Amino acid sequence: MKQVLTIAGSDSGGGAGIQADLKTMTAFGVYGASVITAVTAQNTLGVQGFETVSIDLVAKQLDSVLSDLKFSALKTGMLATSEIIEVVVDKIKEYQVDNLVVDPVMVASSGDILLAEEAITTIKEELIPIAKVITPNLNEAKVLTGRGIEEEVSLEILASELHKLGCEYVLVKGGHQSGEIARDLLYDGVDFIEFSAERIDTKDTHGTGCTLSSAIASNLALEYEIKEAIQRSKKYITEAIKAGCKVGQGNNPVNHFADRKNSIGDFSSSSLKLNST
Ligand SMILES: Nc1ncnc2c1ncn2[C@@H]1O[C@H](COP(=O)(O)OP(=O)(O)OP(=O)(O)O)[C@@H](O)[C@H]1O
Ligand SMILES: Cc1ncc(CO)c(N)n1
Repeated sequence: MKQVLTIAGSDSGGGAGIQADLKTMTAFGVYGASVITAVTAQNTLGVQGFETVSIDLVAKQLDSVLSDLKFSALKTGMLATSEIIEVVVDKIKEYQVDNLVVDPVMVASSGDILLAEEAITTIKEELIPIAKVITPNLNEAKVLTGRGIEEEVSLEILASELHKLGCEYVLVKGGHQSGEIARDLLYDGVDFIEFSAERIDTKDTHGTGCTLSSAIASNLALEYEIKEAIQRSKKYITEAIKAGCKVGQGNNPVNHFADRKNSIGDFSSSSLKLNST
């Protein structure tokens, strides 16, 4: 079984972060392991608080999994501080893991800040250059290119400027744009490739970014080339948003059972032989 690692924060509400990542990996049939960088107290209404995990314990988690399991891909999500980014970069280099998907998480969908401001430079200078693909949303792409959030700029310009930071591919997500189409743009340094799907009219998009980046990492691990990996992930996220998961009172998460017949799978008695005593 292919193995994929997520290095990210925990979302107690289960909709984003590590929890979304592991659910997505399971849905794609890969084995998911996790290194937790921060623990958030979070639900569908927002982030009520968070604490980062000590650098020592982040390093220990990385050594534990990287020295034992064999990862075909990994993704990073919430990294919170420069110090955490630095230890993550060191360990990825030390253990030479390929297929790094960087989701440069800065702010939760609720608007709560998840990354220290000074860490933006560390992401740009140390993490992005070792990434196969980075997956910023519109605002993250603007921040990473030194722009203000209000500035009008095309996905094309953002993608080409970000590519200069040294990653192999840039996928700028247009989820937060308006219009009938949810359009994401991939740039490889030469060509732009569009991934478009119908925009679903919903506020329940908690965890969309985490889910998309984990789906891409899973599909890279399954040896799909980048365009196919993104195409499959875009289909997954679109269906997962459409199906939704009405679990809380705020912005609800996506549904990882979207393409299953029912939400508990086939555990009917006819498919199981039970020994009664
Ligand atoms: N309402 C929507 N309908 C269809 N697709 C959407 C919608 N909102 C987001 N997407 C898609 O979901 C994926 C994630 O994009 P988005 O821009 O929401 O990421 P994000 O802001 O990083 O997510 P998060 O809110 O988890 O931080 C993209 O493929 C985007 O096009
Ligand atoms: C832990 C965590 N990571 C990422 C996001 C971005 O959606 C979030 N809300 N929470």
